[in-house]
Amino acid sequence: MRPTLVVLNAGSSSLKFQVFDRLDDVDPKVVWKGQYEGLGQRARFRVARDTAAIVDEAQWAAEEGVDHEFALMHLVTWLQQYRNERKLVAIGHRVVHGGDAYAAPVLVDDEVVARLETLSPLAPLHQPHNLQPIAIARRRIPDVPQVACFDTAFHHNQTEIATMYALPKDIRDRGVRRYGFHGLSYDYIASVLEDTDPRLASGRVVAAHLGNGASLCALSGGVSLATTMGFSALDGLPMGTRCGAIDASVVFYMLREMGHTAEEAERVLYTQSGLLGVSGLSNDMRTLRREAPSNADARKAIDLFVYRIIRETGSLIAVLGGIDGLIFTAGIGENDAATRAAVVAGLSWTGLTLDEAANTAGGPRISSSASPSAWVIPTNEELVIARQTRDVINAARHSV
Ligand SMILES: Nc1ncnc2c1ncn2[C@@H]1O[C@H](COP(=O)(O)OP(=O)(O)O)[C@@H](O)[C@H]1O
Ligand SMILES: CC(=O)OP(=O)(O)O
Ligand SMILES: [Mg+2]
Repeated sequence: MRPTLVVLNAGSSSLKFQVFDRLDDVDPKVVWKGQYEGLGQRARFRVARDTAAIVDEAQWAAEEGVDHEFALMHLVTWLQQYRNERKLVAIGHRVVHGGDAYAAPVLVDDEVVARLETLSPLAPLHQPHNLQPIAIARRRIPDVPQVACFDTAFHHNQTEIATMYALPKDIRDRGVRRYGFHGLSYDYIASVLEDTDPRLASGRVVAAHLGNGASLCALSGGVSLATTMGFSALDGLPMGTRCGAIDASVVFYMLREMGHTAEEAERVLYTQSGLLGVSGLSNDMRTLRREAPSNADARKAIDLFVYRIIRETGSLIAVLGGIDGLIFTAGIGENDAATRAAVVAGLSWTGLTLDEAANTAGGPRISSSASPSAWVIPTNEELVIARQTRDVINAARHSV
C-alpha cells in the first residue's frame, strides 16, 4: 500500500483537494487534483490525474444546496475507492487564521483545535469550513495525523510597524493587528521566483492573488514586507462578495442610522458587497465580463476592482522602494486577460509595458518590458500544504 497524503483547501466558494504520494521526494508527487466550485450556488466537482486528464466530474443544480459539508462527505466517499491500494499517512489542512499563536504549521491536537475555534469570528467565510474536516477526520480516523497550515504564517516576519493599527495599547494587546492572508499562495509564488527569473527571487515583487478573495503582497527577496489584508480577510481590495477596506465609520452609520444589527452589518460586508454588491449581478468575473457590454453596473464593478488594485499596488511599490516584477495568480489573475491588461496599463509609470499576444495567451511572461516584468503564475496552495505537512510529520516522527 502506497503512503499517501491528502490535502484540503477550503476557500470561500470552493473546496480544493490534492492527493500526493512519493513523500520522500524533494516535493511530494501529485496523483489527483480536484475541486468543488460554486458551493452554495450551482456546484461542480471535477477531479483530474496529475496529467490533467479529467477522471471524474459531477454537477448539482442551485436548488440542491450543495455546500462545503456535502462536498466534504462526497470527497470522503470518492476517496474510499482507493482504500485497498493506499495508506493514508496524514491529512494537511489549509486553515485561514492562525492568529498570534501560530507562525508555522502544527500537528493538530485538542489544544490546537480549541485555539483555532476562537479565531472563527475573524474568518467567518473560511475558518468553520477549515475546522469541520479536521473535526470529522479526528472522529472517524483518529490514528491519522492532521496538520494545520496557515494563510497567516507567511506574513509573521513583517515588522511591528507594518502590522500595527494606530489603536490604544489595551486593544492592541488583545491581538488586534494586521495578520495578512493568502500566505500559502504567496509562499508558493516565492518558491518559484528563482525559476521564473532570478532577478525576481532577489528583487522587489508585487504578487496579486485575485480570486473570490483577493489581496496583494509586497515581496522583497521572497519575503513578505506588507500585504493588503489585515486583522481579517475583509480588508484591502474589493473581492467577489467582500467590500475590502472601508472607513470604519461606515459600520457605525449602518448600526446607528440604518438600524442594522452587528450580524446584519457583518453579513452585508462579507457576503453582499464587492463585485456582487456593486454589479447587483454576480461575484463571478466570468459573468461580469459577459454582461459588461450591455450592463453599466457590471462595468462599474470591474472598474472599481481594477482601480483599487492599481492604487494598492502603488502603495506596496512605495514600501518596496520600486518594482522589479508583478505576478498575477488565482482565479481572476490566472484567467482574466482584460483585468491584467488594465492593471498593467495603470502601472505604466513604473516602466511596465504589456505584451498583448502573450497576455491573451495566458503568459507566463506578459510584459514586453524585461524590467520591471509582469507574469502569470498559477498558484498551488495544495503543494505548499503538502510540503509543510510532510515536514511536520517527519519532525514528529524524529522527536519520538
Ligand atoms: N475563466 C475565468 N475568467 C475570469 N474569471 C475567472 C475564470 N475562472 C475563474 N474566475 C474567477 O475566479 C474566481 C474563483 O477564484 P479562486 O481563486 O478559485 O477562488 P477561491 O477564493 O474560492 O479560492 C471566480 O469567482 C471568478 O471570479
Ligand atoms: C483568505 C481568502 O480570502 O481566501 P479565498 O480567496 O480562498 O476565499
Ligand atoms: Mg482560494
